Amino acid sequence: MHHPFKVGFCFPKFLRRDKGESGTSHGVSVSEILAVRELDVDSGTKDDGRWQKMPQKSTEAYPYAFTVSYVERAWQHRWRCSDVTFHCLEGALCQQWVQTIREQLTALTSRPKHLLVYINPYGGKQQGERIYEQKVAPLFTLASISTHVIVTEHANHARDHLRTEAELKKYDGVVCVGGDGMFSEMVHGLVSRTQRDNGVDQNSPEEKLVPCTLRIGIIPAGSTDCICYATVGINDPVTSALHIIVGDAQAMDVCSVHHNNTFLRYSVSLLGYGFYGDVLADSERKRWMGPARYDFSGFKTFLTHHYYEGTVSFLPATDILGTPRDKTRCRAGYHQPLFLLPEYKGGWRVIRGKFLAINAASMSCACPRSPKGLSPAAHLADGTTDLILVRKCSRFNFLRHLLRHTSKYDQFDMTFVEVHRVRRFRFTPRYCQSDSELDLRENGKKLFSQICRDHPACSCSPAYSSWNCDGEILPHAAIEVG
Ligand SMILES: CCCCCCCCCCCCC/C=C/[C@@H](O)[C@H](COP(=O)(O)O)NC(=O)CCCCC
Ligand SMILES: Nc1ncnc2c1ncn2[C@@H]1O[C@H](COP(=O)(O)OP(=O)(O)O)[C@@H](O)[C@H]1O
Ligand SMILES: [Ca+2]
Repeated sequence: MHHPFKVGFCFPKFLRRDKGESGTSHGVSVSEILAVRELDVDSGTKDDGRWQKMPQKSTEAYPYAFTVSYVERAWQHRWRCSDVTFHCLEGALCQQWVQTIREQLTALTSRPKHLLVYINPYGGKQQGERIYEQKVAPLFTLASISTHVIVTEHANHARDHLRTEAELKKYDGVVCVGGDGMFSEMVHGLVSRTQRDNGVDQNSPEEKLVPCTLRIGIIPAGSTDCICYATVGINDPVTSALHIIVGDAQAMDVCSVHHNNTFLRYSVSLLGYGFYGDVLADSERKRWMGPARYDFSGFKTFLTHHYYEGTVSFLPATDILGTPRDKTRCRAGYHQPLFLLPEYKGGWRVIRGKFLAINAASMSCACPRSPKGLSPAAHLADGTTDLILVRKCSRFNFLRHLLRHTSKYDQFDMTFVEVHRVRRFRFTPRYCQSDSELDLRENGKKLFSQICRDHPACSCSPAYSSWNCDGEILPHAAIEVG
């Protein structure tokens, strides 16, 4: 009894036996094979030492076998590792198949062979090390990927190591085990090093960044994991590990944030002032709560209902097709191509007002709390960011707006919300922030400005919020982003 099994090509002389089934046909492309190993049928062991139970009849009739591990697409963007074992009569044929598959795998040049892994043991539910050891490391071993693992000892350990010490030539990629803050650390390390090596002055807002050549893989082990969710479609460590093994890659936009011609930070997902800045600032003081801190601080910030006055100036992205109101979604493997229009036209636009939130989403910012994200149609690598302005409105209306992030209804279709796809933007708070005020805020003190003391009717809205920059606090209110 022979059963065909396609692995980009066919296995004509083999009996397939996985989970006791036989007689089904199955197709797997070579690009989704993780590993192949020969089985020692007589001794009942595989070459990796694991036991395999085979029906007596099959082992007698088909004494040679090998196992192929491959990516199985499960539900909701989830990937799993599956095994299928083939038996045949001739040892030479069996070996030929194993060798051919190995050769095909070696020819896949986009796959990493050596990885540098950083684990944040402090993020999320503090499970980074366990997640890596139990769910990710065995898959890397299976795929013959060698790793150098560093468990970080303090904040910015990974950033500084990547920027100055790491011997990057030895690796095909770096892996981040943590949340958005950890990913941001690694982006800072790699992007800064690349700019330094290429003589780019980070302090100049006009300078174009030189792209990094090394890829960063994300194993989600944080609190929101929005960068992972928005690129992969799910925050699942096994799925992420499998994407890394098969060499998937997705470019993403990196914005630089400046204040008075001084570089502050890079951002790849959310820059949020007002609501998301305040949620983050409050939640950092409640880290002991774990990821639930965001629910607590989100509710508290919603009740405080602070608005902030200022001016937003932006350069609309008029030279692309597509708008933030499109119905398309953009993730790895689902990238809507954008076409540059021949002519660039349009100048800076200026909007003044009182805002509950100013959000700039360089990707959808989808996460388990909001599977469609802050800006569902934002593209991952088109050089633009979606600027969402939520003007002062009633608590009830703001709640309606927030809740729409969790349903099929359009969160932008509200009179107090506007959204623009932009290339650059600036925010200037109405009241200037002095250096001493900035120092105070950097030390974590909440500042109620002069204006509140002078105008009791303002219900003591503080004059400044802070920016939430990929989950890290930026105390400067006035920023320039490009
Ligand atoms: C009252 C109903 C509220 C429903 C709100 C739903 C809106 C949720 C949109 C969430 C957007 C999240 C954007 C992601 C930001 C992350 O970068 C950041 C840090 O992530 P991590 O380092 O993994 O912790 N997370 C946040 O800023 C948390 C925002 C939570 C807001 C409730
Ligand atoms: N070993 C460490 N000890 C303390 N903080 C760390 C360590 N490693 C990284 N960090 C910092 O932890 C913060 C939170 O990390 P992150 O991975 O974003 O988790 P979370 O999603 O829970 O916020 C980041 O600011 C990062 O710089
Ligand atoms: Ca974080």
